Amino acid sequence: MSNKNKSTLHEKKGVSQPETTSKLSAQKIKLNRAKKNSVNEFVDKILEGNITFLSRAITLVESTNAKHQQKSNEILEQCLPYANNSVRIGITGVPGVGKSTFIEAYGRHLTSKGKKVAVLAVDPSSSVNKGSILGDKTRMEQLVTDKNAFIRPSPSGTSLGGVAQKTRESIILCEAAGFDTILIETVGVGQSETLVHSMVDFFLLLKLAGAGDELQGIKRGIIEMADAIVINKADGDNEKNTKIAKVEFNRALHLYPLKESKWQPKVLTASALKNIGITEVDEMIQQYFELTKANNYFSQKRNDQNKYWLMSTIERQLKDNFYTNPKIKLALDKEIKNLENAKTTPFNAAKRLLKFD
Ligand SMILES: Nc1nc2c(ncn2[C@@H]2O[C@H](COP(=O)(O)OP(=O)(O)OP(=O)(O)O)[C@@H](O)[C@H]2O)c(=O)[nH]1
Repeated sequence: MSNKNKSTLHEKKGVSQPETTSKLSAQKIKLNRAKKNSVNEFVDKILEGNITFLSRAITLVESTNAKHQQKSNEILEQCLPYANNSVRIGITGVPGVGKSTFIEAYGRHLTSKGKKVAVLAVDPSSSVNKGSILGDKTRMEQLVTDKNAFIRPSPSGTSLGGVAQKTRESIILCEAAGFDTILIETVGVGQSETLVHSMVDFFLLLKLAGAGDELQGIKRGIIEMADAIVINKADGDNEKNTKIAKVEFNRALHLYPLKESKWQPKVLTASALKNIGITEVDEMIQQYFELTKANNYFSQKRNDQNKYWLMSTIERQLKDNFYTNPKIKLALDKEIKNLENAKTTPFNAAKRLLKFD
């Protein structure tokens, strides 16, 4: 924590000569700017739970500017010791399943219990269209005005891996700012679920009841990752179908061996729109945390996730460095020509390129 160096300029306010005054105000502006920009100031404010500074720090995290990245790295390192006191919940499901409506209902349930909830997103399309999920915050009308909630749309990035890294770093900042429950929304349409799964403690899959075809089109991988399936829109005419779907999903989940967490994934039904079943979902999630904290799986999983992110960041960085090196680009073009002319094998070409400096 920084020692806030309160300016003594106020004490000198009585100075009357214009030259000295302008010198002083220039000094004051400089001092203010330095203060505004200082890493310690950021850290102090974040730890106080100041949302403006939290948002600004996340903006630094998301920036591609090298100076901003340097600063955000320093802020992150200082915030890290204060950042482990939360639960991280991933929420996925196909577009239209009701993720935003569910997060609004669940988030409000949590804040009514005195929790502080941060909502982040990982959106595979955000590198293309600057973020869509959570982009429109008005979809969470009530949560967005809740003083115990913080909603941040998906960062945009050059790759999904980059977006995921930024989200992971934002989680740390939110936790340091006192948010004890982090909800991470992602669209259930591709690799993003795997990435979100590797940054959360609990992974929730939202589903809709279909007409007898519950298990069709469901990716085996997602079912395997899910700690719970919540069948949403269990209201009105849909209620009967929901009951059938629940039996089907339960059967499907029981086909998998018991997870390392020793948690048997559950199937619940809810209506996010009508606020039905949300308490039950919360109770189930709390049971999961009780179990996995007692059997140490919770901390073991976080350690494993850290290792995974270390390795995947190294891989990504090595790859980026390699392919953006202009000398390597030239050598690569040459080797491709050699391949086309049958002058070398892919393996020998790769060996030469990897030794290239
Ligand atoms: N009947 C009913 N409708 C719901 C329920 N939950 C959400 N909806 C409606 O379903 C539509 C989609 O809801 P969203 O919350 O925007 O769904 P989403 O999964 O966030 O959608 P994307 O942002 O496109 O991924 C909206 O019209 C909601 O009002 C529910 O429990 N019951």
